[in-house]
Amino acid sequence: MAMKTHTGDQLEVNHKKVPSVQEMAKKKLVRIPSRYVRDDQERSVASSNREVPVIDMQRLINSNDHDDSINIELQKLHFAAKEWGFFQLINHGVSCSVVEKMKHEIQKFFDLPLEEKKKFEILPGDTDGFGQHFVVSDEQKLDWADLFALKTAPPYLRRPIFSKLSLSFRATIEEYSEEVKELTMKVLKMLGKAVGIEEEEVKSLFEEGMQSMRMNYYPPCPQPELVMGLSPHSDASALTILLQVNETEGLQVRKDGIWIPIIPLPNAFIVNIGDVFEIFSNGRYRSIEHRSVVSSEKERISVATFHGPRWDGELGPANSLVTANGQPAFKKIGVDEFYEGYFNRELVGRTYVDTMRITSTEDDLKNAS
Ligand SMILES: O=C(O)CCC(=O)C(=O)O
Ligand SMILES: [Fe+2]
Repeated sequence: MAMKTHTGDQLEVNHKKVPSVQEMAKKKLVRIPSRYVRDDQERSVASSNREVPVIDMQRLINSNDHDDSINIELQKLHFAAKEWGFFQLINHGVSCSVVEKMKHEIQKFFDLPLEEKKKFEILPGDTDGFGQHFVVSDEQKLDWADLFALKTAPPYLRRPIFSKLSLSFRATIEEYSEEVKELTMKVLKMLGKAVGIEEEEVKSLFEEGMQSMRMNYYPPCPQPELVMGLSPHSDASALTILLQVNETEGLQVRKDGIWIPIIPLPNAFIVNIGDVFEIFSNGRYRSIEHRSVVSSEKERISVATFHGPRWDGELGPANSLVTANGQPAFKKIGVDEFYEGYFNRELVGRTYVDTMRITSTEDDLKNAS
């Protein structure tokens, strides 16, 4: 069945017209348009109660202060990063009031009429703004979601869209951005410590690192079992801090080939290792595939805060690891080049990080020279 959409409901992404899914969902369709039907997706999920590890930030910091030789929480973090690439972080120290304000402002933004949100539409060649990402052809399947993406730090990376936001939204994003950045740096240093990377090296690549946010809005869908809220992917960040904005669940991570739903703990963040940290850790820590599914009744909202390396940096396995462990498993690449490659493709699992891998043939050539 061909979908008839009023052109006013269309968003422009990379010179292509795509509908606002939120507006489409309001039309109470009986059958969803074929561009959203994902018969390529494995639907079964783990029935056992396997759960991602839970890390207590307070314990991690306290035991670090005492410099315990057997730091239990650090060992838990190492296990989580190596085996899962995902964990829930409790006692994270980001103030409750900022988190609540952020939730409120995001909900308010998506509740705006479409004409208002269109003022923030993503411009061609950009990734900041309201719309969708990773649309590269008129034929590809689309996700059942709209998003609002912003580069938040360092401030020179902010796009003009940022200053068009309401004062209260801007102030809240700034507060949240700062607190989350502080937390992210603490976690990155701990991960470095757990895997054997010197703190100075972590600081020099990430202290001035890029932070961006992706607010995801997944409307209810009359046929949720046919669509994907967000296609399976790994994040291009070093570390992602995900906040579940409302009650509806939907995040799943792929562990040993099986999709496992994540049930967010109250007042926790869901944290994951991204491609950049997989490369930086020389493959010791893994950036794991995840996706989100949608509900038939309720909307779902989340916000992912991505922390990456500095824009003018060079990305590759940490020197402290390569000198201690031998061969680098990934190439070195300019950070700008790495991100340009990421956004100019369809979102398909972990394939991007694998293009950075040094293959055995390249290895042989290097050894021979
Ligand atoms: O909505 C979610 O739970 C996942 C979001 C996500 O993976 C992302 O924005 O990269
Ligand atoms: Fe993600």
